[in-house]
Amino acid sequence: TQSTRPQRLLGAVQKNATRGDPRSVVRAIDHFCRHKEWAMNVGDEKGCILDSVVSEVNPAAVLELGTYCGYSTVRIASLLPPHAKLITLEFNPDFAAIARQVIAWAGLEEKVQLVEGASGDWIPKMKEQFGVKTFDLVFLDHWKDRYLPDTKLMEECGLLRKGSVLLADNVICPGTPDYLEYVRSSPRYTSQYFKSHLEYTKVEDGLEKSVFLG
Ligand SMILES: Cn1cnc(CNC(=O)c2cc(-c3ccc(F)cc3)cc(O)c2O)c1
Ligand SMILES: [Mg+2]
Repeated sequence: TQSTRPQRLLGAVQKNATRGDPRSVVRAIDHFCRHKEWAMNVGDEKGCILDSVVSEVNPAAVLELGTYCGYSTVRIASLLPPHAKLITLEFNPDFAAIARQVIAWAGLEEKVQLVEGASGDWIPKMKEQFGVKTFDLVFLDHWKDRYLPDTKLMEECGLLRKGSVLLADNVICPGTPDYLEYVRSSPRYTSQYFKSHLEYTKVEDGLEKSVFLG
């Protein structure tokens, strides 16, 4: 039977990356997506911006919305201080199954909790289920029409504190116009746009970094 793109991406990791070496996993995925098959990972160009924001925030608690194959999960988790935790939500069980294996290949299982299901269902349960107080960093990379409702939900559930950083992928392509309008016009956020390109292409895209002001 035919393999799926995520399965072929995992195969490229297992063939070309070194177990326990997150940077070699990132490199293997980027090579596969640039030279074999495009896939919707944040990619190497926007990934460097992601890395710099993670390093600057030095978060103890991270939430990622949209795991896909675990590329950004591995990028973020490889930069976390000891005892820091990353919770990543993925709706699609097939993507989640691949992501678990990519995260394991990188040797980052201890730092990552992958949760399968809808963000709208899980966000209200974060505190009771995972003992989370607030998130220091949230990486939004799931369905683009969920960025705004899920941000409002995180506010309502008290998951953001003064200084929490939201970093959103794809604010230009595919685009998240309602989310951008909200974080750029709301007095409760200070927002900054990092111009870049859609992963592995010359098409414009970018990341929006928004600091919650409480
Ligand atoms: C099915 N599904 C499960 N998770 C998701 C959420 N992610 C996206 O939709 C997504 C899409 C694109 C993209 C796709 C086609 C195109 F022509 C241009 C851009 C890029 C990204 O970086 C993304 O994160 C979708
Ligand atoms: Mg994306």
